[in-house]
Amino acid sequence: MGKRQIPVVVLAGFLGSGKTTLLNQLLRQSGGNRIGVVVNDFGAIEIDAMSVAGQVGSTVSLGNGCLCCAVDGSELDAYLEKLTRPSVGLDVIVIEASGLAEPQELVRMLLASDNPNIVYGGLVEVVDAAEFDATRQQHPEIERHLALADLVVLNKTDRVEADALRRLRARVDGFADGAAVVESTYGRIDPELLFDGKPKGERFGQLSFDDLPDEDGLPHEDGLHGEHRHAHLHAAYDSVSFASDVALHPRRLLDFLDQRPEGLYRIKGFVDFGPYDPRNRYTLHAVGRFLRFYPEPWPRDAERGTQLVLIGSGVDGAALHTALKDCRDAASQDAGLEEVMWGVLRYVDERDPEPRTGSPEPEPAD
Ligand SMILES: Nc1nc2c(ncn2[C@@H]2O[C@H](COP(=O)(O)OP(=O)(O)OP(=O)(O)O)[C@@H](O)[C@H]2O)c(=O)[nH]1
Repeated sequence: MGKRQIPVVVLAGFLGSGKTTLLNQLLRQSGGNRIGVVVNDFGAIEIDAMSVAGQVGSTVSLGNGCLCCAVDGSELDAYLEKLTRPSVGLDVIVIEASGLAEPQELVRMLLASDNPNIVYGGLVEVVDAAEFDATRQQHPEIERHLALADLVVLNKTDRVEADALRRLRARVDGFADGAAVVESTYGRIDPELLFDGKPKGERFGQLSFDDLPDEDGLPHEDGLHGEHRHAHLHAAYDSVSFASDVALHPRRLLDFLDQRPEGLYRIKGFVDFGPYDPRNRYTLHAVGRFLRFYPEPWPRDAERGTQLVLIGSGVDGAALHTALKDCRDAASQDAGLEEVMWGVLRYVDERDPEPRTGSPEPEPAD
């Protein structure tokens, strides 16, 4: 089996926007996910909620015995190294970026990190809806932060009248430049926006095309942890599951990804490119505008196939599903053409040590 990479999410937002509230909310709603949290000021984080959510306090000791520790950039790699040890078993790591000059510095450090166990999980910017104009006056850089964000949480919507909220939302959408925007009160967003959830096998079962609805039918929505969801979260986003036993054509998939709609915040899963690279499966992580493929040799007993989950707000699930179906390539007319994979390989991390197309077969293991 290849290694499992843990998404590292950067949580940013100006003073008092609701970052701590959101973190506490996530910890309470973790649904069995083990969350590592790195914050600057741990006084406000509910340690009880954290140990219930992750039970990590006893597993890794960082100075004060829990995961919330002050960090600066130079400490980050050391913390990540400890947090990503397999024995800790985290599903996601959230780093609160306040106190650091600019969230993009942290994002850059994460993207540059040579820790093979992490994958950048996106920049989440929390915005205080009631204070937006005041914040903008004091901190014009909020516009830049919004433009960089992969997910914007427009928080404290309870403090703004409906009409004003609509207008504000339109402006924030504009600044966010295509990133998904979700509205919240007290940081209540769906944890699924940040977490990868259960191991893939458990989540998907053995879905095949036969299990999926017809062209005209509705896609599977909310199929992952439906019972755990709260009614108020449903409106905020849609999720679409896609599975195929037929390999996908690399170029068609790339075209689909290049044109993915605004608001499609997250894509995760793995892709079978069939004859274009029979050895490897390609784990796919898209967060906002961030996109990476991580090739790894197919596990020996794994069934070949593609399994993807797409999450977004205000997206047309049925259209996405149809577009993915159109990426299937039963005839494989371009099979053997090496350049067909080039587009995909542009999104493979150079530091990734795993074998790719053309690399030698991994040693057979007994
Ligand atoms: N009315 C209202 N208050 C909220 C909401 N979310 C958070 N708050 C309150 O806003 C205050 C600030 O929230 P925090 O979560 O501490 O904000 P923060 O971004 O962590 O703040 P700093 O750590 O100071 O940057 C707290 O009193 C929260 O209870 C909301 O949706 N509505």
